[in-house]
Amino acid sequence: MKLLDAVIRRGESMDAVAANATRGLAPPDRALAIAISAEVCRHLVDLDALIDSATAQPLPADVKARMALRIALVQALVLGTPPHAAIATALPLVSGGPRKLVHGVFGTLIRAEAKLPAMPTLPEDVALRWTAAWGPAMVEGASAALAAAPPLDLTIKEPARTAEWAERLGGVSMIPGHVRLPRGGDVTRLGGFAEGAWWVQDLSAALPARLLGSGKGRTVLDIGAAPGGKTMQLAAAGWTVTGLDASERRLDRLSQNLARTGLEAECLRGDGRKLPDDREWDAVLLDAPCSATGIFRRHPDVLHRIMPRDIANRAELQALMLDAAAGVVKAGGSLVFATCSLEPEEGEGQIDAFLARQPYWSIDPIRTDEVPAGVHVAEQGWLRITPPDLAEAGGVDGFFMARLRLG
Ligand SMILES: C[S@@+](CC[C@H](N)C(=O)[O-])C[C@H]1O[C@@H](n2cnc3c(N)ncnc32)[C@H](O)[C@@H]1O
Repeated sequence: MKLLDAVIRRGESMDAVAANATRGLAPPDRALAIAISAEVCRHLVDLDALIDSATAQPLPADVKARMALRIALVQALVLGTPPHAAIATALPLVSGGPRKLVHGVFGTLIRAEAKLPAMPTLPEDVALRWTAAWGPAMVEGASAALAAAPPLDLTIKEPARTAEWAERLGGVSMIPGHVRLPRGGDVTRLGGFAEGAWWVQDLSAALPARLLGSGKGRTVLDIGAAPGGKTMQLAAAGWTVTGLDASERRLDRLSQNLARTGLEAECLRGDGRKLPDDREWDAVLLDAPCSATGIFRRHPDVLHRIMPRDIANRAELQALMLDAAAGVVKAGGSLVFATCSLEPEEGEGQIDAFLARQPYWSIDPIRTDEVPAGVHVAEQGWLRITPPDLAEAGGVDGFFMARLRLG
C-alpha cells in the first residue's frame, strides 16, 4: 500500500521508494510487495473499471478501499493467489474502515468470475499522447507489449563468442554481441554471470554504444554512465572510457559491474551540465536522464506518474547536457544522444532544437547494418524504436538515438 501510494498518489518512482516502503519486510515478502505493486500499475485502468462495475457509486481514486481492492484483485486475477488468501492480505489495509464494502465488492467480482483483458488498457492521457505522436497502431502495440513479460537480453563481453553463449544459455542472438533468453529467474545463477562474461541490457539500450564502433586508442566520455551497461560496452570495444554520473550510489553500482566483468573505466562524479573545461574526448555518449516511458514493460509505474511537466523538465535538462557534451568533443569527433523515452520532446524535438542552436553539428546517419534486422532507421538518420518493433521476437524497450558529428 505504501509503495503504491508513493507511485500513484505522489508520483514517485517505484525503484526509488521500494527500499524504504518495504523496510522491515522479510526478502520473500518484499519481493511479493514489489510484484503486487508492479502488477497493479500494469493493470490499474482495468482493475479500476472492474471495481467501478461492482460499486453503486464510484469510490474516490485515493481512498484506502480502492487501493485495498486493487491489491486483492491483482493477486487473485493475475498472480494466482487463492481468493481467500488475497482478500485476507488486503482487509487489514482498511482496518477500522470499510472492510465490509471491500469484502463485498471483492466477493461479487470473484463470484462473477471477473477477468482482466488480455491486453491491458493504457491510461487515457498516455494513450492520447502516444496516439498524437505515433498513431493508433503504436498504442495497440504498447498495450500488447504491456501484457507480455519482456524477455531477458544479455550483452556479451566478447562479441566473437556470441554463438557459444547463445548455445550455452539456450538463447537466440538478434545481433552479434547479444543473446535473448525467455524471461527467467535469478540471473546471478546463469552460467557466465560470476565470471562477468555478459551483463543484462535490453537490446534497444545496447544500440547507442554500438554506434561509436571500435575505440582502439581513442577516448570517450560516457555521460549518465551508471549503472554502466554502455560504459562496459565501450570498454569492451577498446575505448578508453571516462564514465560520469551525478549519483554516487549509482556510481558504486558502476564500479561493482566493472569489477565483475574485469573491464576498466575512469569513474567521475559530476554534473553533465557543467563538464571540465580543460578536457576533450574523441567521442561522447550522452545517455540522458529522461522520463523513461520507453521502459514501461518492466516499470509500468511510469505510465501513472510521468506527467507532461516531467517530460518538459527532463527535456530542458537534456538540452543543457547536450550543449555541454558538444563542448567537450574533439574536432572531427562524434556525439551520440540517447533516451529510453517514447516522447518526441526527448528525442526528435531535442535533436532538431540542438541542430538549430549548434550550426557546426550535423547528423551522421545510422546505417541499417548497425541495427538488428527489423528495426528501421528514420529518413533523418536517427533511430526511433517504439513498441510494435520486433514484437514477434519478444519486443524491445522504446528508445531514441542519434549520432552527431562536428563539422
Ligand atoms: C538512463 S540512466 C543511465 C544508464 C546508463 N547509461 C547505462 O547504460 O547503464 C541516466 C543516468 O543519468 C544520471 N544523471 C542524472 N542527472 C545527471 C546530471 N545532471 N549529470 C550527470 N548524470 C546525471 C543518473 O544518475 C542516471 O544514472
